[in-house]
Amino acid sequence: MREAVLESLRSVNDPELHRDLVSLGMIERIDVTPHAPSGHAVSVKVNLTTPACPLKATIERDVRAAVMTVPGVETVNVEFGAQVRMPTTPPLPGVKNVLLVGSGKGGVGKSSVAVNIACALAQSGASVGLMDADVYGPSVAHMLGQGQAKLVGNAERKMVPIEAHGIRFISMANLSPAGQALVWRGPMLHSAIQQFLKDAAWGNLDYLIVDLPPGTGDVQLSLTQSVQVTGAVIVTTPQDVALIDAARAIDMFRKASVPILGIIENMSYFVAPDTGTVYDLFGRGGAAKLGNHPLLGEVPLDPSARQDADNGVPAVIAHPETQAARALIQIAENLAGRVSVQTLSELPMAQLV
Ligand SMILES: Nc1ncnc2c1ncn2[C@@H]1O[C@H](COP(=O)(O)OP(=O)(O)OP(=O)(O)O)[C@@H](O)[C@H]1O
Repeated sequence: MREAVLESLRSVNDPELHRDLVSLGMIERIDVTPHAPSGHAVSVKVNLTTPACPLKATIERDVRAAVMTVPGVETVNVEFGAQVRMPTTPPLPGVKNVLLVGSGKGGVGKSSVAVNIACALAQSGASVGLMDADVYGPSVAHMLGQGQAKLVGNAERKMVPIEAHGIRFISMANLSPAGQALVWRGPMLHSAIQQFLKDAAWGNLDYLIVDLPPGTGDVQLSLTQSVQVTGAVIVTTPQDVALIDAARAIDMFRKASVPILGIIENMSYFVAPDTGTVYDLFGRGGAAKLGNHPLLGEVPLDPSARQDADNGVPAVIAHPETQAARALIQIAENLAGRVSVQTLSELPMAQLV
């Protein structure tokens, strides 16, 4: 019976990875117990490639349907676990995936998106780090309510990331006195980035999210040259002036051989709270003009999301029911799905099972 169930699961494909769950090594356990009067109760544990899997419900439905086709099966119970896969060589010891969040222009909401995605992934059960590489305008610490915290070293003289809202983060804001400008040249920036990446006690992470400065400068170059990143996401607003710069950022990543995992359109639209009327303030849907890259989602302009950021509690935690927060949670799931696709497409078959 167990073999027949396993065989039936070979017909169930992961909808994003387009491969069957068995050959992807996603079936962790099959239990078969007698079920009165004459059949069997089957319990299947599926190990997803990310706890933030956006297609869990589809997989559950398909597994249930496939196992029910096996003669003698009366009930099916589907359990889920998750283990984020690692590329052939981890980018940093203990870190499975480094994800860059970039933008062409400043002020498009890149840091807010990075912070909210990080917290949403952590809430799904993943271990998440956030590195604020936006050295000229570090806002991550403030958005996480840790603007006054100070980074300290451990016994091995490594920086200890600060914990907040379920994630670990490091920001220049927690090193330099508030309000002071950083006047650094390329080589100094490079060494700061190296320290944040390699001289920090990140521990074990499924995802290390890096909030880049806007544009296409030294920090981006330094990062793509010093660590094997899984991919980058680009945050843009819908208007042409932002899209032109976003296209430049995409081109930079292409030249550095960094895969684009998707585009996030922020401030896509505004829903009037009194009437519910939707206003496309900056012309919605511009991100689709950026070529053949997946659109991970559209986040509305929402004053409460701005307020949450200023209060130091990201919208996905403070007000998860708002449209903006729901969009950000969905984006985090879509991104986690893209990361799985990217990682698994590079792994040799033998490492999957
Ligand atoms: N969807 C949104 N709705 C309302 N306010 C938003 C939204 N996204 C971002 N903001 C607000 O816009 C401001 C700029 O956002 P943020 O700092 O994230 O942008 P950025 O692109 O990282 O900027 P910079 O490039 O200067 O670092 C912040 O006050 C933030 O709270």
